[in-house]
Amino acid sequence: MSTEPVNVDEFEELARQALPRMYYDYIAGGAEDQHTLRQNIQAFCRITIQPRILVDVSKIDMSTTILGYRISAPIMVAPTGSHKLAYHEGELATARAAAAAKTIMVLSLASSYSMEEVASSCNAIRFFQLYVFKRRDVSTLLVQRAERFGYKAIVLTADTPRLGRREADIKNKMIAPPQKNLEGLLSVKVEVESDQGSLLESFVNEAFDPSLCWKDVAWLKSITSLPILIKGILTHEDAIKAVEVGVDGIIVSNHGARQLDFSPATVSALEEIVHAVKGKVPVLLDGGVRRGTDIFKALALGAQAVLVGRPIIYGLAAKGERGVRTVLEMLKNELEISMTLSGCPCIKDITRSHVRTNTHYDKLHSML
Ligand SMILES: Cc1cc2nc3c(=O)[nH]c(=O)nc-3n(C[C@H](O)[C@H](O)[C@H](O)COP(=O)(O)O)c2cc1C
Ligand SMILES: CCCCCCC(=O)C(=O)O
Repeated sequence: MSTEPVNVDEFEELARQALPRMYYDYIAGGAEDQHTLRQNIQAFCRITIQPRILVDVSKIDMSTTILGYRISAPIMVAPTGSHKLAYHEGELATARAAAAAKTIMVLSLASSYSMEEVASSCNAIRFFQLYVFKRRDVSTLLVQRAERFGYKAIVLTADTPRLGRREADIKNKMIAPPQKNLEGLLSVKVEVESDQGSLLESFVNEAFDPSLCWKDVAWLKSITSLPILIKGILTHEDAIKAVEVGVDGIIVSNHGARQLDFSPATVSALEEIVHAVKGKVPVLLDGGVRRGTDIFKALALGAQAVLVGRPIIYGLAAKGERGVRTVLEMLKNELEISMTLSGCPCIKDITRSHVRTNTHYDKLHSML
């Protein structure tokens, strides 16, 4: 019998076995009771797919375009920090795997390798994810470096005025990993009592700017000519504001359920946001995507693409660059089979009528 993993969950198990407990807990964990963490997955399960038959599906085209960049499938790499915790080649390996999969990698500001090292390691299309520090000059420098080194968009993460309460990290006294992009700019060494919990949390709470607000998008636009996507939108109210302030794209995200517990599962929030945005800017989604069918469902509800976070790190921890390649290939293959069996040869063929959401599902249950 083959021991090769056949799905993302099996990669998670391999990663759990491979990683020190503190790192696995940091990567896999969510905030507080981890209600939203479970819901990110379960909300996908409440959606059914309504297949069409007798459609010519002899050729399936999964390719799509995001901000003008052609990618092989609507599956992007979400920004996640500190890939060296999972594998010594860290983001260099991840970026090569993203390039091989012909997709976009969003590099986290908190990457283990610097944005310059990642840029020179491969020709993947790269976006740069930004946190805004109290030291605005530091954030400005980072944006300028990203622009100079060929990053094609800035992803402003807007859901982290402070770090969510991740109880495993508090218990494990999670370290604050070295921040290559901040070398010579900001120190991650924090002054803490010896019995203090998560050191990462202490650093973030000391350095990030909790006064960041909507008017600051104008500031960001004034320091870069790159398109700006805003990450962390969960309501139609904020989606409308994002369009009003002139962002170029929205990422529906609850930060992998690591920030506010009991915030909505992302796929449950998606449709109201898509309606509010009225096609003015692309809407992407991350959170809980583990199967090709999840991707199909998100696209049917109006997302242009999804991003995957933990599955990439699980691939990296289990099998390095090859693991990330395999995870991306698996998700692409699963999406391909979902499209084939649903009668959707191209991405544009996936429509709202190809899914039913929990309303119908709950009605059915009440009849049983
Ligand atoms: C270990 C880890 C580190 C993360 N680091 C960042 C980060 O540096 N910046 C950011 O915007 N989001 C970060 N995220 C959130 C991801 O971008 C993404 O929203 C989330 O992982 C999606 O959910 P998924 O893991 O279920 O795919 C991180 C998530 C994880 C699991
Ligand atoms: C500059 C250090 C920030 C680390 C935060 C990483 C993150 O977003 C996470 O969810 O963990």
